[in-house]
Amino acid sequence: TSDSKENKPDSSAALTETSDFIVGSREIHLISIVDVDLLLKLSPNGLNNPQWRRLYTLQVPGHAGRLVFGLLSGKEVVCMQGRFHTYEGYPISTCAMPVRVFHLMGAHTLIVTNASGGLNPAFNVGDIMIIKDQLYFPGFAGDNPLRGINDERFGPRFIAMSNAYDAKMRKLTHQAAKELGHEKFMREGVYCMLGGPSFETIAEARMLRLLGGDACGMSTCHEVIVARHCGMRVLGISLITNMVVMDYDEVRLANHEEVLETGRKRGRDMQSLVLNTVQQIEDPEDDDELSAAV
Ligand SMILES: O=P(O)(O)O[C@H]1O[C@H](CO)[C@@H](O)[C@H]1O
Ligand code: HPA
Repeated sequence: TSDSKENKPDSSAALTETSDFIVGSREIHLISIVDVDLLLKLSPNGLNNPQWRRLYTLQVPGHAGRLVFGLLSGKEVVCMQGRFHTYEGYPISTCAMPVRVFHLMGAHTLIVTNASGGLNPAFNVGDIMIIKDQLYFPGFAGDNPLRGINDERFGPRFIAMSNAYDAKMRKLTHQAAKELGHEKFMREGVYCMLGGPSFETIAEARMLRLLGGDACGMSTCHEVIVARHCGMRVLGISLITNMVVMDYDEVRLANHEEVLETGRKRGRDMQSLVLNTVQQIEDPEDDDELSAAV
């Protein structure tokens, strides 16, 4: 990114964006800032070839493209600021690849955040939705990050997804929100992932709502599938950055600027929610219930 303020090297800056994902790790003792090139070098897919590396750069405005190591509420974390999307042209398994890298680094918990459009009419712009479940539309067409030969070192061929979003982590997040006085804009619901980059038509949006979706976006679900495959515990938090247009009389149009603007306005609240939640997380080994869920 060209914005020098965005490049400010502290771990809290890593949390002010809406499109980060944050992974708790036990084994990283390093507090430093590196760029996304390190991630690519660590990739098992050989993305460290300089020619490939040029192709694999984050291309979404507002996504900083940084990998940040540090301590969050006293816990060792690695934060990825910005992510790969399929609409940038990458295979879905490549988009989810950083999750496997974090797993190899020793991370046991994935906290994934995103920006989404609200489908549930009870929601408002600026609400924060704890993700309870997902509708992974690329998966219906066979585009699953686990497609292909299964590498048993990461996990089994077939995995359950009925417990994808950890119930205890969701409860912790609600508690953290309550402590912060965030209840009035906290929600829980089902996140739908579409391929993008075009936003939904009105007919598509209505279908998503009919199918039980509360919010929709163009990311996250494939990352969660890969995290569950390798036994990571998952918490998903979605910021409702805009309300999806559901009516033919509506003149308002979906746009990325509104998404970024709401992200800026609610950035601090998202940050404090994640910080408070991380503070309360226990290592899975210390907690029978959590270990069982992994
Ligand atoms: O899901 P994240 O990466 O937060 O970004 C969301 O915002 C962008 C659209 O404005 C899309 O990339 C959508 O998925
Ligand atoms: N639709 C799809 N993706 C999104 C939206 C939306 O309305 N808002 C943020 N990401």
